Amino acid sequence: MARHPHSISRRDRRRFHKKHFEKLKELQEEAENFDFKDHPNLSKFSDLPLTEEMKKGLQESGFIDITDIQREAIPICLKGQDILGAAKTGSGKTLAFLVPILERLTYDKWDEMDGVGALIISPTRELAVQTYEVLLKIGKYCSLSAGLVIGGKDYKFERERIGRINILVGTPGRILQHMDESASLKLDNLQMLVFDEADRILDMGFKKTIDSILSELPPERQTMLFSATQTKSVKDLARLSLVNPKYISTSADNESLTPESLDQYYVSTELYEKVDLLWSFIKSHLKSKILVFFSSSKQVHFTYESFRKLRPGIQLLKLHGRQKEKARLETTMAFTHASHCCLFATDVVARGLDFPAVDWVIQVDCPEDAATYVHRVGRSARFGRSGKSMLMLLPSEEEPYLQRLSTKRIEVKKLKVKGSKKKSIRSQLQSLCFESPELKYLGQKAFVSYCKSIFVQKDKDVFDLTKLPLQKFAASLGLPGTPNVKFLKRAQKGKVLSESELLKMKKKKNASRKLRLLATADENGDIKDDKKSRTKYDKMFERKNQSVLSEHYLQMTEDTAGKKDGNDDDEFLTVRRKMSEVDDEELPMLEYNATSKRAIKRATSKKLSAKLKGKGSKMVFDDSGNAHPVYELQNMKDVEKEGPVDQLKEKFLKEERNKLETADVEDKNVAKERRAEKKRRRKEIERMAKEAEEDDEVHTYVVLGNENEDNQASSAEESQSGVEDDVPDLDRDLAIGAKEEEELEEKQRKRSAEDEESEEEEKEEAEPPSKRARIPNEDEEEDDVIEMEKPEGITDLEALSEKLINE
Ligand SMILES: Nc1ncnc2c1ncn2[C@@H]1O[C@H](COP(=O)(O)OP(=O)(O)OP(=O)(O)O)[C@@H](O)[C@H]1O
Repeated sequence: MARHPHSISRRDRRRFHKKHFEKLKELQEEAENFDFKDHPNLSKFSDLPLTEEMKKGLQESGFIDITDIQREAIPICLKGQDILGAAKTGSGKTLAFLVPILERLTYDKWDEMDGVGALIISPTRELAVQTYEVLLKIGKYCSLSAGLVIGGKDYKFERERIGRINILVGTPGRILQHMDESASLKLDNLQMLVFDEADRILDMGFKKTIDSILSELPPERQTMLFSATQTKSVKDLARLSLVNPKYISTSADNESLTPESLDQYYVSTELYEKVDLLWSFIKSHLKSKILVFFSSSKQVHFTYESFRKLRPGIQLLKLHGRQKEKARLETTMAFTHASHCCLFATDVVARGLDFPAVDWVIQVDCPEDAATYVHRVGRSARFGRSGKSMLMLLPSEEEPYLQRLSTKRIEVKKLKVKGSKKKSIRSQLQSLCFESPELKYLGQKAFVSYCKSIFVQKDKDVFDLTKLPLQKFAASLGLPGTPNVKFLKRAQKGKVLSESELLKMKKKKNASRKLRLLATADENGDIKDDKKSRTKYDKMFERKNQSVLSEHYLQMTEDTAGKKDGNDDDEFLTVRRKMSEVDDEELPMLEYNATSKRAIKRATSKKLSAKLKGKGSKMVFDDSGNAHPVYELQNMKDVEKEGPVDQLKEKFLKEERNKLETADVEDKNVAKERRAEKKRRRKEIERMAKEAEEDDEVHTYVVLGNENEDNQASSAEESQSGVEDDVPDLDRDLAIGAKEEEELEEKQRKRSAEDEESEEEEKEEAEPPSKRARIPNEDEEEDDVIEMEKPEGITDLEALSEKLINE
């Protein structure tokens, strides 16, 4: 029987496998004995003992030449040693750990039955996505699967697939959640653990989560730490139980941590001139790609909204941790692909993100330490490209902060801003805040947030709230007065926050609103304190600064007070019936034959018409709401006709008893239903809260390259038999099997339908059904800046969950 040209015999397959494994073994041995010092001319990836699949993946991704950190780190990582890798921003650390991960798992013939072989932990969702994308690109031809866990949008889908992942990339919170809840996640075989931006992950904010993750990982594993500002803290290293870690640093001890191709400047400016300075800078750099850092999301929000209204002539974007997942990823994409654009951001993009060709990094607020400075400016001048940075320093910050930088060998040149280039936008901001209470409110929030960011700093030589000209600063934002800063008195007394207070604040800031609410809920999901009954509307009415109300609120009050009455101010808080809501046809017809003014007056006068109508009869209402005449006494003779009185009495009592019994059963059913409903709501709230927890994460799952060795065997056979080398590509390999593909598609269809639905819901929540206030980008915000638009209280959450349940 003629054999199909593509089919191969079992013997051939075995022979191929044997050959393939022997080759892998040889490569592994070669890698274990490889020392880059013995290869002074090593300049390309192809000079390393890497598998063909790896070399092909790297080449197709455009990675030909090897960078210093890659040359030094890859051979050591391939040997399975623990490593602390430090190299400047943009020098290629990502490949330094991804290449050895793929190679080592390939040597070990890792497959889906082995569980997770490598875990990569990133501090932010954006960085995790970026790392995952590079992994997919270079691992295109490797027989491994990879997964990304950065959010809870499709947690169920994620949980179903996670058992088959070999390389897992994610953020700490989500990884821990899967460790706790996904039974199929196998980590007991873990070979490699990577902390990207290690110093950030190991700092206070992630401490508990990381400790919990570590406690469940096998101790005999390879641990790799990478960052431009590497941790050398003995405490940190002990926590990770590193074994004789190799410290690899590509810069000399006396060398700066910032790239040589970066021109670094600073300007000395008063706090109240910063907004004008930023505006003037943007206006004179309309053909640049600019990344602007602020210390809080509220400042980002205010600056974005106000500058947008002033139309600077360049695309503006904003990115901060309080935006929703989707908005964050969209902004990241938009900024990545833009050539002229200005992104206002917080430190959520300070680390690791590889935006191509950023011309300028502007730091409006002084970063908390030199490490943060290094990472922020490192978003420009990446991989040898040129770039510039500008730091705004207050006169009080100038000397001490420059000193902090110089201890890290960071030199920044002073820039003088030309007077002719300076433009003040104060009066525009003032009129914008006057016209838009919403913007004024954002401005107040931004003001307080900035003050708070200074107050919480430990380094009081640099950051001193009491030295700041707050009144002038408020005026520079267009605010009519200086907002009240609660902690100012504390600062004036020279009090600083203790470590535990700082930790508490960080935790509170990181925890989602839903989780915070849930923390006060009882076992029924009810909030214990009196906030329980306060909805977003209640909160709006309770605001102390009632003069700063949102458009939405104003519209609401307009609606209730009757819109154009001519004396809006007087009517501002008067709740009146909204006449437009009453249908004219529902109004009772006034019956009168009005020909004269007197007749009309008589007909419309309440008193007179009551007189004319005559008296009505008095009625009483029973428990069921039925009206009866006041007295219903029957004539005794009529009663006797119906039968003996005793029997009638008995009959009446029986009927009433029956009624009571029926009512009792109904009541019990209602109570039962309510309990069940409450339970359902609680479960729904818990689920939603969990999804929102720490890193609101999405998941992606994909198989890298060849699904199994049989594929390799057949592709080898095909190439031997002269058939075009049909190397499996990523798309094809996603097709794990026809059935699975169908399942996957079905899931994806469902997911996108759900996403659309939830988007609709968010819209509905954000906008009241009657009149929709136009509040800028409210659908992105979880922030209480626009609190009236979000599900904030348990009441709102319950309403939302009820909606979800009903649908
Ligand atoms: N060998 C290489 N050849 C060509 N380009 C490379 C190479 N290695 C890295 N790159 C590119 O250099 C850029 C920076 O790489 P990467 O993001 O890994 O830097 P990093 O050191 O991790 O920076 P950071 O400290 O900011 O996280 C990326 O655009 C990447 O594609």
